[in-house]
Amino acid sequence: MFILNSKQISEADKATISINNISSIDLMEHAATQCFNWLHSRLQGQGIKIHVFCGIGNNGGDGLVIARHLYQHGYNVSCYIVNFSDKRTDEFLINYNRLKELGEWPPIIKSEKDFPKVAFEDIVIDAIFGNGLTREPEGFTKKLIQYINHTRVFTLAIDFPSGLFSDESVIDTGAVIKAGHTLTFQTPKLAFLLPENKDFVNTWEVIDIGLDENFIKNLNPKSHYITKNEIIPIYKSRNKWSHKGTYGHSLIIGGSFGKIGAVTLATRAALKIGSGLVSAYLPKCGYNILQISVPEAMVEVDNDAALEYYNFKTKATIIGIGPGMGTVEKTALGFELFIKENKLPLVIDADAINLLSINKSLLKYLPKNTVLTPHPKELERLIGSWKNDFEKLEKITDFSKDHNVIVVLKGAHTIIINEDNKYINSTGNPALATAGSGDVLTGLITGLIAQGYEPINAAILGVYLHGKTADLALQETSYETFTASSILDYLSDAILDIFKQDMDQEKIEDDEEVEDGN
Ligand SMILES: NC(=O)C1=CN([C@@H]2O[C@H](COP(=O)(O)OP(=O)(O)OC[C@H]3O[C@@H](n4cnc5c(N)ncnc54)[C@H](O)[C@@H]3O)[C@@H](O)[C@H]2O)[C@@H](O)CC1
Ligand SMILES: [K+]
Repeated sequence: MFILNSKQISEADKATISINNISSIDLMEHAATQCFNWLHSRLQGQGIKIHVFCGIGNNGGDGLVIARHLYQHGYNVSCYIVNFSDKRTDEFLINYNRLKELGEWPPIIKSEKDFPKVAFEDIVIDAIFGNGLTREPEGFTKKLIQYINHTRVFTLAIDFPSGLFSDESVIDTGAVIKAGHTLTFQTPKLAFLLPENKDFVNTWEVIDIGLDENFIKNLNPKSHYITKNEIIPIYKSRNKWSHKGTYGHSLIIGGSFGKIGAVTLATRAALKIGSGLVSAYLPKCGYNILQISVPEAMVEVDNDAALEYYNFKTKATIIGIGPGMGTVEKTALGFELFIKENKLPLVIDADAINLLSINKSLLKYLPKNTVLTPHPKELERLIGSWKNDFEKLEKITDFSKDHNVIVVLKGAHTIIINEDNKYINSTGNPALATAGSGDVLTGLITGLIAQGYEPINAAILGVYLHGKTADLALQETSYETFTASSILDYLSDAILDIFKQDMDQEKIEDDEEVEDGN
C-alpha cells in the first residue's frame, strides 16, 4: 500500500474529481459515510453521548456528514463548529446547510467559554483539522484540543488526529489530539508509523475512499506500507526440479564465549526459512553447542573464545555476520581485514554494525545492496543522533545513498530504507521485544538472499514474516512466553498465512452498510 504525503493526497483528491467525474461533495459524502458506518456497526444504536467537533474546512465537512447520519439514526449526538477562521469551504457550507435542514443547528465555538461539557464515558469525534493543517493549532483551538485530551474521553479522529502533520514533526506536543482510534482516508500517513507520535496515534485503519489508483501509481510514491498484498508478489514458490543447491548456501559468522546462542539462533533461522545449505563460522568454544543445537548445519571454527582470523573455507552464496560477535580488539582487527577482502553479499547485524561505527572507513568496502539491521542505538552509533523521527529517516536515506546499502531499522514498525524508497512493516507486536529476536531476523534475511531473493525483497519479506509469527502466536500464547525460538516455531504458519484470505476482509465484503446519503 502506498503512503502518500500531504501534497500527493491533495493532488489525488483533485485528480479523482476531474478524471472520474465525481464532485467533491460526493467524494466527501462517500468518505464520511464510511466513517459513520464504522461507528454504527460498533455502537448498534446505543444511547452513549457523541460529541462531533467540526472545523471549518473539509475535515469539518466530514464531521458534519457523520453528525447528520448519527442524528438520522437516532443517536444522542451534539455537533459543534470550531470556528478558528471564517474561510469556510464550499463542502463545509453545503453540509452545514444539510444539517440545518434537519432542524439541527450546531453551536459555534469561538472561545473557551463555549466549550461543551464532555464526560469520560462519552465519545468525541475529532473533525477539526485534517490534511489541510498548515501550522500548529493555537488560541482557543489549541485549548479545545487540550480540553478534549484532558477528559481522557475516547476520541475517534477523522483522517488525522487534529494537529498532526502527515510528513513533518509536531513541535508543540500540547496541540495535538490524542486519538483512541483514527479512520484515515485512502492511505496510511507516515506520521502514524513513527515512534515520536505514539501519544497521538493509537490504533488506526484506512478507509478506501476510491481515489484514482492509476493517478496515485503515476505519482510514483516512495513510501510503502507492507501488508500481505505487497508480500504475495515477492514470495517465490519452489520449482519441482529444484535441489538443495538451488536454494543457496548461507554462512552465519558470529558468536563469542557466552554468546554462542546468538549465532545458533541466526543459523537455525537461515535453515528454517529455506536456505539450501547453512554453515556457521564461530569461535572454537561454540563448536559442540552449535553442532548439537543445529544438526543440519555445518560448522567451521576460528580461535578459542572470540573471532580473530575469519579464515573459513565455506563457499557461501551470502554471509550474515554479527550476532554475538563482540567487539574485542582481535575480533575488530580480523573484521577489518575480512571486510576489505570480502566480495560476497552481506547482511550485517549487531556487533558487526558497531565495528563499522567504530571504523567508518570500512563502509566503502561493503558490496552494493549490503543489508544492515540496526536497532535505534546501533543506528545512532552509525549515523549520529537526530532531532526527530523525520530527520532520522532523512539521515538514513542519505546514508543508504552514500554507501549503496539497505538499512533495516528495527522498531515497532520496522522501516526498510533503500535510497529514496521506504518500506514500513505492518506486522509484529511487543512479544518480539525479547532476547535473540534480532539474531533470528538476521538469519531469516540471510537465508532468503541465499535462495535468490533480491536483498531488498529479502529484507521486506524477512521483516514481514518475523513480525507475523508474533501476531499469529498471540492468538494462542502470551506476550511474555514468546521467545526468539518461538519465532521459528511459528515461521511455517506465517508463510502459509501469506495465501490465506483475512477474516477482516471477508467480514467487510459480507457487511451490509448504509449507502451514501441515507
Ligand atoms: N474532496 C475532498 O477534498 C475530500 C476531502 N476530505 C477531507 O478534507 C480534509 C482536508 O480538508 P481541507 O483541505 O479543507 O483542510 P482541513 O479541514 O484539514 O483544514 C481546514 C483549513 O484550516 C486552515 N488551517 C490550517 N492549519 C490551521 C491552524 N493551525 N489554525 C487555523 N487554521 C488552520 C487551512 O487553511 C485549512 O484549509 C481531509 O483531511 C479530509 O478529512 C474528505 O472528505 C475526502 C474528500
Ligand atoms: K481530524
